[in-house]
Parts: sequence; C-alpha cells; structure tokens
Amino acid sequence: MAVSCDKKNGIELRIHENPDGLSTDLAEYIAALSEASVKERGAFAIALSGRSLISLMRKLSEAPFNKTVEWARWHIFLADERVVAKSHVDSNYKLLKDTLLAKVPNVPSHVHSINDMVTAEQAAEEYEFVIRQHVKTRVIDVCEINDCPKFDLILLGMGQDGHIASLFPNHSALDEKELWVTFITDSPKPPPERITFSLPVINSASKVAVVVTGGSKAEAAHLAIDDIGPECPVLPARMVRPTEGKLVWFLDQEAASKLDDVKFKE
Ligand SMILES: O=C(O)[C@H](O)[C@@H](O)[C@H](O)[C@H](O)COP(=O)(O)O
Repeated sequence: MAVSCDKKNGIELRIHENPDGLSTDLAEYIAALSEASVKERGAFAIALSGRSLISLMRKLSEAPFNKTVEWARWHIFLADERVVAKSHVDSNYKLLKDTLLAKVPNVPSHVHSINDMVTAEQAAEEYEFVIRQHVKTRVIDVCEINDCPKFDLILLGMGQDGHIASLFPNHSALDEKELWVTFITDSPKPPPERITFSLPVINSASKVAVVVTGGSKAEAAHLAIDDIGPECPVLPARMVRPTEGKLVWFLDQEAASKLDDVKFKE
C-alpha cells in the first residue's frame, strides 16, 4: 500500500517506502486497468518504456497476476526502443522478454518490437505503420480530439535529466507534432539511435504512469510535478500532461524526497 497517496495539479501520486512496495502496487494498477480495458474493449493496448521500469513490472509474472491477467488480450508496444539487434543487451524488447514475457502466457504476435535490420528512420516509419494498422482495427483506440492512437496505458520511466521515453531536454524530437513515432540518432543516453513515441501520442493515452525510483531522480521529479513558477525549466517529464487521460506517478520515498508538501504516513 502506498505510504502516501496525493493529488497535485491533477496528478495522482502513489509514493512507496521502497521499490518492492512500488512494484506490487504497480502490478495491481496494471492488472486492474487490463481487466477494465478487456471488459470494455476486448483488448488491452499497452506501451512501455525501458530499463528499470521493466524490472519494476516483474511482479506481474508472479501469482496471482500470472494467472489472473488475460494476457492473450494484451497488445504490447514499446514507447521507445534502442535501434540495436533485438538480441542485444541494450534492447528494451530483450529486457521485456527476459523479465516478463517469457514467464506469462502472452500471444507472441501481439508483442511488437522494431525491425532491427533497418535504419532508425525506417524503423520509426515501420513502427508507426504497425500502430496505424492496430488503430484501424481499433485494437488500439483513437483519441477523438487529434486522431492519435489512444493507448489504454503508457508506462514511462524518467532519466535524471527529466527525459521520458527517448525524448530528451532541448531535443528537436520534443517538437514533433505530426509523426506518431519519430527517431533520434544522437541520444545523450547511449545507445545513440532510438525510436520514440512523440509527445502527442503519449498525451493521447487513456492513462499514463511515470515510474521513478531513487534519490538521483528527486530533483527532476520535483521539477516535473510541483508548481515551481515561470522560471521552471520545462523538462520533457513536465510536458507529459494527458489531454483527456489520467496521469499517475509511482515513486519511492527517495525519488519523492524533494516534492513540495508531501506527507508520508508514519
Ligand atoms: O530506453 C531507455 O533508455 C528508456 O526508455 C529511458 O527513457 C528510461 O526509461 C529512462 O532513461 C530511465 O531509465 P532508468 O529507469 O533505468 O533510470
């Protein structure tokens, strides 16, 4: 159970004593969203970012979730991916497969990795085409305001610099408004070549959850969540403000340690 549940600027904060407690709450949250989406639409369209977020999802491979979640109804996409071989240690797809997908009865054809045999630009184009196909069949819902794909849930991590997915501070990819999937070749965080959802797609999701642990992220979390005033640097994580959807932050106490007026239950 979260040590603090708060609402700030329309953002739900679920703060936990440690990553393990956060991981349990995250699994429960995702399982509940999956159940609601499957009941309502017959499918659960989820997109997730990489690295520590994926290991924090590990509880989904354990009881009861490994048996209670309707894995066959999941359609799994990557909100960003490194343009490396799918077998490469840097691949988010490989990390997701090893950490979770190999342990649950998902449908392999419902898991969408990138074409790792082409350039970053081509991989982004092809990925967007696959998403368009799934919007056509309404496996992925559509946002009526801007015709963007409306994922049931997008899960993001955040870097110490406040980047989310592969959208980095002051990078031109942040300004992409037309493409659903864009690419970068100069990522400040290695490896350099990546594809990434654009901000309009992220902000069109029904639910967005940002999952952050560790004191090194505390300052960025504060700048992304709190009311700082006009002089506040606009970090990519601060630009995640779903148009109609709900925004939830999962944090451990270390990552939440610089948030204004957050009360921790004793
Ligand atoms: O492919 C990537 O690198 C990720 O998608 C990236 O956006 C990640 O989520 C953050 O850098 C946080 O990574 P950690 O949670 O591992 O610090």
